[in-house]
Amino acid sequence: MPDTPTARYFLCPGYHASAGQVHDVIDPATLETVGERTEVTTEELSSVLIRVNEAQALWKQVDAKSRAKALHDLAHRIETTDLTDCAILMSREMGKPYPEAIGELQNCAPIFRYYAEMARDEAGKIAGTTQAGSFQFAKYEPLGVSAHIMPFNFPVLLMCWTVAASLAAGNGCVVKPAEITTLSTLEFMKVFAGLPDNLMACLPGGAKVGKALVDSNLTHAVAFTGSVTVGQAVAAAAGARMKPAIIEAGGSDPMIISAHADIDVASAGAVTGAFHMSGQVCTSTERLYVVDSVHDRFVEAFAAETARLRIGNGLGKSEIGPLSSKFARDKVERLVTDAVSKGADLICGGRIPPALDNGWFYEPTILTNCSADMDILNEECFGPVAAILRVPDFEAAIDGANASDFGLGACVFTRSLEEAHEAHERLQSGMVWINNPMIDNDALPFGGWKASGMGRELGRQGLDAFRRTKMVIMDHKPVRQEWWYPYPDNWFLDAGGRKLV
Ligand SMILES: NC(=O)c1ccc[n+]([C@@H]2O[C@H](COP(=O)([O-])OP(=O)(O)OC[C@H]3O[C@@H](n4cnc5c(N)ncnc54)[C@H](O)[C@@H]3O)[C@@H](O)[C@H]2O)c1
Ligand SMILES: C[N+](C)(C)CC=O
Repeated sequence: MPDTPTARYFLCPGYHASAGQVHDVIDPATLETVGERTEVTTEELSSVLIRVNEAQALWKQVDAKSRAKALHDLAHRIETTDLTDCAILMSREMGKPYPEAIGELQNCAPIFRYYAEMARDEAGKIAGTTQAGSFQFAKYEPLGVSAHIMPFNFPVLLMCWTVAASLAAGNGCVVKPAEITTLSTLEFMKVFAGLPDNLMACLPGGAKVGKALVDSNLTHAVAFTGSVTVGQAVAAAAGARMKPAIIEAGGSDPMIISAHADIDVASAGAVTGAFHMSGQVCTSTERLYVVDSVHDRFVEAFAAETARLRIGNGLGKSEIGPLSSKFARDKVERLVTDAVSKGADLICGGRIPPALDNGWFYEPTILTNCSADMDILNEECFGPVAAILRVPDFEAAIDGANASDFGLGACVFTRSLEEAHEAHERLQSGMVWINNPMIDNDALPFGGWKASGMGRELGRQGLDAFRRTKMVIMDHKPVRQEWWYPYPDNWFLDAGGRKLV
């Protein structure tokens, strides 16, 4: 068990907060105090941003090969540092089962290696054309300092996704963790200690600090991940300053179970989709459209798979930890109550587990007979609830899946090639999974349509988000420019529109 963490914030190579509001961090499984977190003051925030800008001015001049080496070294530090304390803190702060916290940390190093190589490869490339006597090209330049405003659910991995790309592009980075996961983020920060001094900072705080980072003239790009409402506010504030912003917002992902699905595979996939991390994954399955002919068979298999899940403290033997806060659990309870009051049938769950009423737990819940008028079909639930709708056929399932303001991911279970292609052509979402939900790939763009966000993380687009292009036209020899003036006389008209000559 890590020492009880104390209030501090981190600026490479090690800089601790002198002042600021202090808050208790509460374990959602036990309601015990895990430690304290400090909010940076406005003065500290400005002073840190000045330092990161100064460090970035040097970093952007580092050649691509050396920059790539620094990122590979960082990946090596992640691979060889004992991050057990970080995983334990993550589990205690937000309830994530410990094995999943370890899994999250293990996925961080590869992203630094991926962007180290991509940025190095691109350094030798020129976009554009060359013409005789004139060298015409576009080049990439870093943006400056990027602000990374993070959610609680994958506090370290999602930070690495955008920090790796931003550092590779030549920027400095300032991370603002979610309030709930401040301590695990700070614990992870030690892996950045090998980077140039002050290039990377972590500034804990809440909405006030996040807003200050977006508004500051000392930040030049924003990577936000979080809810739709906050994402809209961040996008508006960044837009008002013409500051590039990636917005990765919430979702309400649909899953379609076709008449051609392998029901055994689909039921296991639905358990992962709906209940992994207690339904607190951005791409959690929330709405299931099940074709009539397989509906009852699927519901039975899905309920049987769900019964295997163990609920409890993330540091014990459990697959289902608590929700992150009372606020989150209250929302889940409200959505389930609303659905049942409008005619949904409770197949399992739908309550606080009686033996675990001293934390923010909620049982994995399956609802059938759901309909579009229920709040759970129209809001992000972000809890362990699967809302099932019976549909006559595959077409109706796609229509239902698309009838949402959200468009993050969508999953389809089918063994029909025709249906698989129809699904990826028609589904209105940034990601489509066929027979395998919630998979991501460092090399492929991640992000949502509609209210679920704008911009992309990962892949080449994830790097482009942190750099700007500059067109350069460079003639070999100085040439006096006379191709347009003075105009020839026969180009002029009189006031009546007649040729003068
Ligand atoms: N699309 C994705 O890739 C993705 C990934 C993970 C989580 N999410 C979404 O994140 C949400 C859960 O995370 P959360 O509860 O931490 O989200 P949240 O929106 O409550 O908070 C996200 C971050 O924004 C900060 N913040 C709050 N108000 C702000 C303001 N006015 N200006 C700037 N920053 C502000 C918070 O302090 C926090 O760091 C869910 O909706 C989930 O779907 C999306
Ligand atoms: C994409 N993923 C699963 C890592 C994080 C979404 O919340």
